[in-house]
Amino acid sequence: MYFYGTTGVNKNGHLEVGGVDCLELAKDFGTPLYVYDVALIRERARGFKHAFDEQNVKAQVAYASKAFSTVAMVQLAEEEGLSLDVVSGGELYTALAAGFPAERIHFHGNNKSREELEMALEHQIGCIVIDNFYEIDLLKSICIEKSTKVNVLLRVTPGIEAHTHDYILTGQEDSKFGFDLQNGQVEKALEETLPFDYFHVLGLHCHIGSQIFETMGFLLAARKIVEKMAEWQEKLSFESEVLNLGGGFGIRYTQEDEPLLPSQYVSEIIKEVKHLIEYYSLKMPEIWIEPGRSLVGDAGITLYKIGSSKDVPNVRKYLAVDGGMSDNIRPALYQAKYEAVLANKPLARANETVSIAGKCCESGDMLIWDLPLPETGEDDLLAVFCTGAYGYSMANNYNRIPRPAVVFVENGNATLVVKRETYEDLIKHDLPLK
Ligand SMILES: Cc1ncc(COP(=O)(O)O)c(C=O)c1O
Ligand SMILES: N[C@@H](CCCC[NH3+])C(=O)O
Repeated sequence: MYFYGTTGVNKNGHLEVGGVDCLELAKDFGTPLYVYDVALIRERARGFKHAFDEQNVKAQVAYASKAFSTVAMVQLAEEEGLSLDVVSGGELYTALAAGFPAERIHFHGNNKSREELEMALEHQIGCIVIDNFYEIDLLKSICIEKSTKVNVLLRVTPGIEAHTHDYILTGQEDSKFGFDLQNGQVEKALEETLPFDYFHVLGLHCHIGSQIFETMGFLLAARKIVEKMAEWQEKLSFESEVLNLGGGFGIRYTQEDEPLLPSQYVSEIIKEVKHLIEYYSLKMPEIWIEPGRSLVGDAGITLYKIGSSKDVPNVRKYLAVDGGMSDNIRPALYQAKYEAVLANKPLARANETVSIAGKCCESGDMLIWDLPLPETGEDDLLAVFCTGAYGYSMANNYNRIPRPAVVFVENGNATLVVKRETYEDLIKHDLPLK
């Protein structure tokens, strides 16, 4: 079994993380429970930042908060000197409520509303990543109305297909995101934004997909964009101060996954950009990246209590846990794979392969199809690894199941950072018929 960060087995033979026994966590905070290894998040953040510092490149590492957005997480990102990518009024609100410096917030999204854009302008956030022509017009009208200047990036769709799951491809031509590079949309967008007095066009952005294990996609995207930057410098006198290459750096969910280290992704990207910039005799732009999953994914563990079981003779044995697609929709949505152990006996030898089912009223509510486990009983505690990204953030109340609590662990201390939802919470916005 591969243990991440501070996760290991303590003297009681139990799984521990951040110096805290997982059985204690389950006892104190209940299950299902999202547990985050804070030291590992810090290590990942520093890994990305140091990689830029080492190469003496001006950079911003913006945490893509969609992966896991809560007040405490945003504060941790701030402590680590990250910038922040938000993609909705709700994520922006969370960031501001957490006291995150507005000038380091970047606002994404393919359909930002007038209210969301006004909110961003009112708080003078760092920049808005304009996604489409509709948004150019909308943002112009707001800037005029409020006589406010704003920094913008243009989101470019470079036509790169990263090797990843089909559902999460975003850099290919047929995408709902961004201005297409091939068919002249980016140039048209530059022509519409550069002369507008209230816009400061900082540069260009692209994001080619998620859970990517190779650097080739990033390098190709950089090549395509820098080549155009040279053309636009000549033609439009546009000098891109920022080149944002997005997020998407892969992590290790199972033994089959072989991600690179943050420093490896970053150093290859920098090498390529430096080479291209030199080749086209351009000024080196700041390089921005937006890791989400790779900052928080493997730092998260979900603890579940095992309940019912069902044998389908000669087919499989189902073991059901007290959560499921309501707290982790990724297996149902992307056939995502996870590994898990029994937190109360992580080193016990597996003697059967079981299928971990959730408790939602949906046949597809499965967390792990084939998991080798030792003999299990009712009081066993299942720890599913690598649930830190897009678990809590995509959690839902299907079947009116309350969302789990979230706990941060570090140096032997556990801190509750999101309370468990209650049944009262579930109906708090419901209004009676009369
Ligand atoms: C624009 C943008 N930036 C950053 C991210 C973060 O991606 P990941 O969590 O894979 O690093 C995403 C999500 O895929 C995104 O759409
Ligand atoms: N939510 C997805 C990835 C999409 C990232 C946002 N563009 C996941 O769980 O893998």
